Amino acid sequence: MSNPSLLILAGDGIGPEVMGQVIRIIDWFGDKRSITFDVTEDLVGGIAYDKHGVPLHDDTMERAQQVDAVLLGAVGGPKYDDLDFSVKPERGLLRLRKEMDLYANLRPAQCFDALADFSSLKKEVVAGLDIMIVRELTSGIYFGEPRGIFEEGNERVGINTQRYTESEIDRVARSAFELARRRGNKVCSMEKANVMESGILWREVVQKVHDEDYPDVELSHMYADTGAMQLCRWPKQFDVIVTDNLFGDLLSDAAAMLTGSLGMLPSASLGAPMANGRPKALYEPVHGSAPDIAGQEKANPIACILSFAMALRYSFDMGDDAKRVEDAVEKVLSDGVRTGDLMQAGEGKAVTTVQMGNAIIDALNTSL
Ligand SMILES: NC(=O)c1ccc[n+]([C@@H]2O[C@H](COP(=O)([O-])OP(=O)(O)OC[C@H]3O[C@@H](n4cnc5c(N)ncnc54)[C@H](O)[C@@H]3O)[C@@H](O)[C@H]2O)c1
Ligand SMILES: CC(C)[C@H](C(=O)O)[C@@H](O)C(=O)O
Ligand SMILES: [Mg+2]
Repeated sequence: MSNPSLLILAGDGIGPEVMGQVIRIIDWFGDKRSITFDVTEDLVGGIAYDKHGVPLHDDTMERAQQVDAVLLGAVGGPKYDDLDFSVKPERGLLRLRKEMDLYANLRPAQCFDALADFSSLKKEVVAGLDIMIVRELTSGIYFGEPRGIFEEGNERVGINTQRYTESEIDRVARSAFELARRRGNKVCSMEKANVMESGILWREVVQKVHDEDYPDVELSHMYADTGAMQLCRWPKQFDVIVTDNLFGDLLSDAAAMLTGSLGMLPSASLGAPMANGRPKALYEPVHGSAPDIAGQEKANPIACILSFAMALRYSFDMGDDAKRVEDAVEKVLSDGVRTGDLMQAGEGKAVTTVQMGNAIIDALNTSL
């Protein structure tokens, strides 16, 4: 059988810095575990625009469709803020998600014990937290038509459309219920059925999927604004949260802070199974290109490294090796190794991105 294939799109800002540490871990698997990945690298985002005039070249899109999994760093940055909307770096990422039809975006928020003191919430609120946000990723207001900025009378109007079909809601709900069965067996679905028709349909379809095929899973519904409040008040009440594209974007950034830093949160974006049985898949940290710290060796590579661990688990059925990487991260955090985002001002000395990578590789070595 051929080696598993990976397409690496490191992107912009801190993307290449954090992805550099993932590449070292991929090499570690080849050297120490004789698990070799066929890796190709390509461009996405602003760096692709600089070279090709578009944030994702068609050839790159085609490669992404062919590999077993795509690993992405981050896209965007102030240099590209004034570009035409159609070629902004973020459009490259959105094209990948849409054309690969990666409808289920898994965003786990787990609070490592060693960081429970560091969260902006009280320790007892976050210690032991382990929730999974399933964000619908290929529809909703991000892609709905009509959209645009139009003339209307003597002024302009900006329009985006929230749109969900029953089948789009059905498939992401199934992903959430399947995940819940392998975790705490609870799903909370979040929408705004009190003000949006798309929310009413969302609630109905999730309930129907539940009643017909997942009656054993505990299901609750919550308005998304209440959900945001409850995530801050008592996040441990949740197991799996399933929600739409925009609410999922907001709620997952909020959940990130429960874990201490946006630099900690990985994600997997999964679609339908390919001919080889593996799902279409893209793995990326939840954070962006962090222009404020890019190029300074300060970025925390853990979100990107944990995204690779998700690839091992969800694309390559290597749950034990995924756990090996997660345990290595846990160990370095308990040893007190911290990038700047995991420290209060004036609290000891932060390690660099590469030093954090070194510590994780040392921990991997001791796991053998
Ligand atoms: N998936 C993606 O590629 C993605 C996601 C979000 C934002 N973006 C883009 O990134 C650019 C910057 O956006 P933003 O500033 O709103 O969000 P951001 O996530 O880039 O940064 C928010 C804050 O978190 C910090 N941070 C983020 N990741 C970190 C890490 N790994 N280690 C340490 N600190 C980290 C940053 O320094 C910054 O202070 C924008 O162009 C935005 O569109 C891209
Ligand atoms: C960069 C942007 C397109 C993206 C989104 O809004 O989905 C980001 O915020 C994310 O959370 O992945
Ligand atoms: Mg976001």
